[in-house]
Amino acid sequence: MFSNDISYSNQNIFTYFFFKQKEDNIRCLTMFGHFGFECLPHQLVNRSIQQGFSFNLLCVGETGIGKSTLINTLFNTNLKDKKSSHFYPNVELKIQTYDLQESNVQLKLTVVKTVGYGDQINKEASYQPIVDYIDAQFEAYLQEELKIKRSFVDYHDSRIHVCLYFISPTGHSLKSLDLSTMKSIGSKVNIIPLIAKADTISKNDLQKFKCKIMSELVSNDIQIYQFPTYDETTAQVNTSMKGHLPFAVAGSTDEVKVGKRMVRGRQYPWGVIQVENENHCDFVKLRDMLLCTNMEDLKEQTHTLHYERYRCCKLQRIGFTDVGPDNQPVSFQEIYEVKRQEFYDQCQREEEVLKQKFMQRVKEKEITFKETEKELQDKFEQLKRVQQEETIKLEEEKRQLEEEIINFYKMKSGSETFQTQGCTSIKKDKERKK
Ligand SMILES: Nc1nc2c(ncn2[C@@H]2O[C@H](COP(=O)(O)OP(=O)(O)OP(=O)(O)O)[C@@H](O)[C@H]2O)c(=O)[nH]1
Repeated sequence: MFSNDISYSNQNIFTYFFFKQKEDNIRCLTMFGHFGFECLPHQLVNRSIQQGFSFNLLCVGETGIGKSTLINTLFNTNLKDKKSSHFYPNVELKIQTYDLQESNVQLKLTVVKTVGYGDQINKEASYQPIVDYIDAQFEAYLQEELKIKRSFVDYHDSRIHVCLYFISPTGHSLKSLDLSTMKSIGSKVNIIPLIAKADTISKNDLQKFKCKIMSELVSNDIQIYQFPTYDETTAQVNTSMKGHLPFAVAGSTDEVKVGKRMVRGRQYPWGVIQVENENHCDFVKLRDMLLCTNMEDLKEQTHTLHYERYRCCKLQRIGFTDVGPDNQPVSFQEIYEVKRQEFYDQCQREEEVLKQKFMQRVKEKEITFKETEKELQDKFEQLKRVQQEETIKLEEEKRQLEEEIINFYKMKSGSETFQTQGCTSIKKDKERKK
């Protein structure tokens, strides 16, 4: 194996072989750079730069609290975004993905922002859309993992790597909405709490407010992101940063003149708040922690801690387990067979229940039909009786009418005979008188 510490005389020998190999058209090693497996980190760096990076950021905070301004300040850009209204009936999420580039590093940044957060009268379920969104991204990743043909190369992993939680600079305490939301999402995402618009609160009040927030987080058992201390290169800075939480940030993309320099800041009648001045706010601390020091850890924690928890719960809920009741390992095949049998049994049971229900309904219908049939039959019989009675009555009336007609004709012929006899006698009387 070659070493980089090569003495000058050795170098001459190598230079000779270098030109000799070139003459013989043999591939030759250069004297500069690295040899052997010490090159591994460079391979990783090169590959990462080629592939680019992705980072998914969730901003939770009230409308107009400064979410977009802070993101623009963090990434030194102007991500176009419309202002939200205060009249949304429910909390919603706005998702936007941007392709950013800094020197030769490409970053696919996804920003998920709450819309209408804190604007409703009833804020009880305000956290639910946020929880649902985080879970949906875990579920999408799990589904991709469970596929037979997985394509993680072009899969856009949308799991949230960090949640910047914007606390209103009230100087008082956390609101119940802050507590309920952070409690619900603390076990699903890396939360970094921020005091927004920190330029609107005095230095003394800010310090007291920070202490109050931290004690409230602890007493309410709320998990926030712990800066890692296992890596000795970052342990010291991460440990010292813990003491500054929650970061009090101010955002601005405006350039303001301070002395002879142009700085990013907010101009007030009494002076300038310099966003990147550590004496003015914690913006630089946040940027260092988020982008320079812990971005990879945030992604790792998302995968190994939060996603793993989701995956574990989900698979257990479906019925998968690593060990059986006897504490012996169970194979995937066994679980599958058991589940298949359970499913088959359940189908049989449900089929049986359905059959019973069907039979019951058929019986009920039969009874109803029979009852209806009997009712119809009775009705028919009754109508038949009525009709017979009517017929008899009509027959009787007909008979009576015929009798009356006969009598009438009899009477008519009698009266005609009488009339003829009367006329004859009158004629005879007249003739006799003559
Ligand atoms: N004083 C002060 N004002 C700020 C700060 N950051 C943003 N603002 C102002 O607050 C207003 C709202 O800022 P945005 O960044 O649009 O807030 P947002 O939370 O993204 O707003 P929506 O997306 O509409 O919910 C703007 O007028 C900003 O100039 C800050 O750090 N300090």
